[in-house]
Amino acid sequence: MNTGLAELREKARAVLDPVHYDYYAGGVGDEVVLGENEAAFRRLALLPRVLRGRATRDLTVDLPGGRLRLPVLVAPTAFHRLAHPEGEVATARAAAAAGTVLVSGVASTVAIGDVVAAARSVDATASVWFQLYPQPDEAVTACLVERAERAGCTALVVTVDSPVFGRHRRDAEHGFHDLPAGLATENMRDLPGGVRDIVMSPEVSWDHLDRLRETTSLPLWLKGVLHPRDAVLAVEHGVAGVVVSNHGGRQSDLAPAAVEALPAVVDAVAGRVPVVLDGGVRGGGDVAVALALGAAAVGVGRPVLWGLAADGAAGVGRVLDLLRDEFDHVLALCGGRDPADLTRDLVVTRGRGVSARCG
Ligand SMILES: Cc1cc2nc3c(=O)[nH]c(=O)nc-3n(C[C@H](O)[C@H](O)[C@H](O)COP(=O)(O)O)c2cc1C
Ligand SMILES: CC(C)CC(=O)C(=O)O
Repeated sequence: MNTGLAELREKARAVLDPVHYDYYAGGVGDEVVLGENEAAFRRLALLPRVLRGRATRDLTVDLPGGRLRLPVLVAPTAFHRLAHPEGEVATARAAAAAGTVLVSGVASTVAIGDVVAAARSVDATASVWFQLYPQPDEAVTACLVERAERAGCTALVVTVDSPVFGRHRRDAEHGFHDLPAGLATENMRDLPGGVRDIVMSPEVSWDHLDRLRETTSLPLWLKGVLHPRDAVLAVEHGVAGVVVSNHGGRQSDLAPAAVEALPAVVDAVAGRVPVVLDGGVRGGGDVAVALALGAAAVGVGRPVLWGLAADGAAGVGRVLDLLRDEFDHVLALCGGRDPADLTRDLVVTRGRGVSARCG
């Protein structure tokens, strides 16, 4: 892990209520996938290419829903006001200042309109995407989508890896089920039928996705895809992009590490839509490996929460700066001029030697 990120994590651990630290840090079950997401990156290496570099590198990536000045976006995570009193407002400001996208969660502790306003107060062109879980009551989903559109969000991220809630042992041990007094999921107010809670339903289907897509003209990303066949179905159902993710090891503890699932999804999608990866990205080298395996960008979840807890917007800014700086350095070391120079032939598995057929 990048040492700066490790320091921020330790600062976050020191300042956070241990119950809230464990909510952020923990995973499902025995936390096998949680560990594997990071470990899988350490099993991969990048072959440098020589004599083809450039003094300054262009890190820009264009995605449906916004331009990123670095190929790292802020993955949706719930309850930022547990980390810092400003919550998602601080995260939004930092992401906008860094020139990247905040994917703001439906389970945010600041209403989406205020999140977008915070981002735009820093950069009038900032892009904020809205993440939601498709609700079995489609009137609720439609209302959330409409709120996101009205707020000025430029894409929707539909999370589909949660047919049921993940069982987080640390939360169970602490008895952590509810937000403390004074905090609420602000997007979940005044919804049809008086609904107040996010519902996970195993009956949500591709039909729900099709109907959701009909309610909006925003680009729609599908988050939580691991099976290549689902990636193909996603493209057939008209998504603008796919996020390869195991929810940071918080849903199935039998899932593969996110980076291990990435190449097959990239191959299945075959360039028809961009693929973003999240899970276990802890340094610029991980960003480079993911891009070399075909991701257009990566998402970071927990490191942003550590930065937020440690130092509010400045801490989130530090996380994004560290990742940008380290990614740029690794790109230079690989003889890369821009992210497109990171290709799959550069990636080797440690301990297995290098194929003479590389490239
Ligand atoms: C505390 C926490 C809350 C999360 N909440 C959500 C959420 O509300 N919606 C969602 O789609 N993903 C959620 N995720 C998953 C992240 O979007 C992302 O997939 C994951 O954090 C990436 O792994 P990383 O933390 O190793 O970077 C959450 C993750 C964490 C750690
Ligand atoms: C269920 C949500 C409220 C948050 C979430 O996705 C998570 O904690 O992983």
